[in-house]
Amino acid sequence: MTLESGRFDGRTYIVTGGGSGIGRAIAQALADAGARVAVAGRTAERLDETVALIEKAGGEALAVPTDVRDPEAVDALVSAAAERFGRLDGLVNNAAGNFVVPGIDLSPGGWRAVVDIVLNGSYYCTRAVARRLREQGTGGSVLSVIASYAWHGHPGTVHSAAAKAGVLAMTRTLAVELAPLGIRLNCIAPGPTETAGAGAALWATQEAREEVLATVPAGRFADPAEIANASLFLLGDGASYLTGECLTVDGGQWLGKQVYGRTSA
Ligand SMILES: CCCCCCCCC/C=C/C(=O)SCCNC(=O)CCNC(=O)[C@H](O)C(C)(C)COP(=O)(O)OP(=O)(O)OC[C@H]1O[C@@H](n2cnc3c(N)ncnc32)[C@H](O)[C@@H]1OP(=O)(O)O
Ligand SMILES: NC(=O)C1=CN([C@@H]2O[C@H](COP(=O)(O)OP(=O)(O)OC[C@H]3O[C@@H](n4cnc5c(N)ncnc54)[C@H](OP(=O)(O)O)[C@@H]3O)[C@@H](O)[C@H]2O)C=CC1
Repeated sequence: MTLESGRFDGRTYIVTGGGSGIGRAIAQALADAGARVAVAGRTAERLDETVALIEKAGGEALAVPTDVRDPEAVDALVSAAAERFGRLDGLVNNAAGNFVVPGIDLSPGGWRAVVDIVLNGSYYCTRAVARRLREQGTGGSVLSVIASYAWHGHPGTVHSAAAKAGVLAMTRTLAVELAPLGIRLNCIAPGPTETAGAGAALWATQEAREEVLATVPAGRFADPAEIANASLFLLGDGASYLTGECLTVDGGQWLGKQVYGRTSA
């Protein structure tokens, strides 16, 4: 699949959760397209691995260990990226936490952990980057990684579904507020994607994996590179008039959920 995303030469992006899975794939794709990338997450070693992969491929990257639940740490992340690379052009809100639990049994601490990472973290990062872009007077773009259960819900993931729905509402609200500054905000909703993090959190057994797979009309999990490719389209100049939207990249998963769970005729 190739979408028109343009080059990103000389631009700088922050990718949260850039030390693994989809975030790493987006960071690598941005760097391959010429961008400088600051990757943020809690685990320094994973971020360092992403930086090493990017540098090995001839790109430029910076690891900034950050917990997105801490607004001061987020402000420091934005300053560190802008200081190292001279400017900022955008953000990918990709950091997340998830686990499957019946909503009725979820503890307040479990609810808070996921909502703090996904919704509050995305807000802190978006606010800090938008302020920097306003200061620069340059415009830019923000992409948030959500999931289709933001609008259809999903048993076992009330914390994540509610938080992702919040991120979608935040995106639509700020897309209008920030359009006059030339700042675009969009979401991407990947379907089941082959990553170690999601595998451990959501389909840890072969049985659970097969159950998920049976819901995907395309008959396979996504490769993180497929999500990264579509992400670059949304971040780049090919999407210059596109804001407040969500692009679903899920092999037909959410449309295909019909009576009897059939995914084919
Ligand atoms: C099916 C869909 C297909 C659908 C498939 C398609 C759609 C998929 C969409 C989305 C996919 C993803 O997001 S995949 C992303 C997956 N990646 C990750 O989850 C990586 C990061 N995860 C984490 O860091 C952790 O899992 C997480 C718990 C969220 C945060 O870690 P912390 O160290 O901050 O938190 P902890 O101190 O361990 O725990 C905080 C509280 O959460 C509770 N808690 C922790 N794990 C728990 C668990 N398994 N069950 C109950 N409760 C739990 C603890 O008891 C604490 O509550 P108290 O005891 O009350 O204090
Ligand atoms: N894989 C899938 O099937 C799907 C994934 N998604 C979304 O895609 C995104 C990436 O998920 P995926 O790559 O699969 O999973 P990963 O577990 O690999 O990615 C989650 C990342 O978030 C980071 N993170 C977690 N908590 C924090 C925190 N408090 N502060 C900073 N970083 C944090 C983790 O790093 P660390 O632990 O080191 O902090 C990790 O790098 C998420 O938003 C997820 O909800 C959406 C739909 C489907």
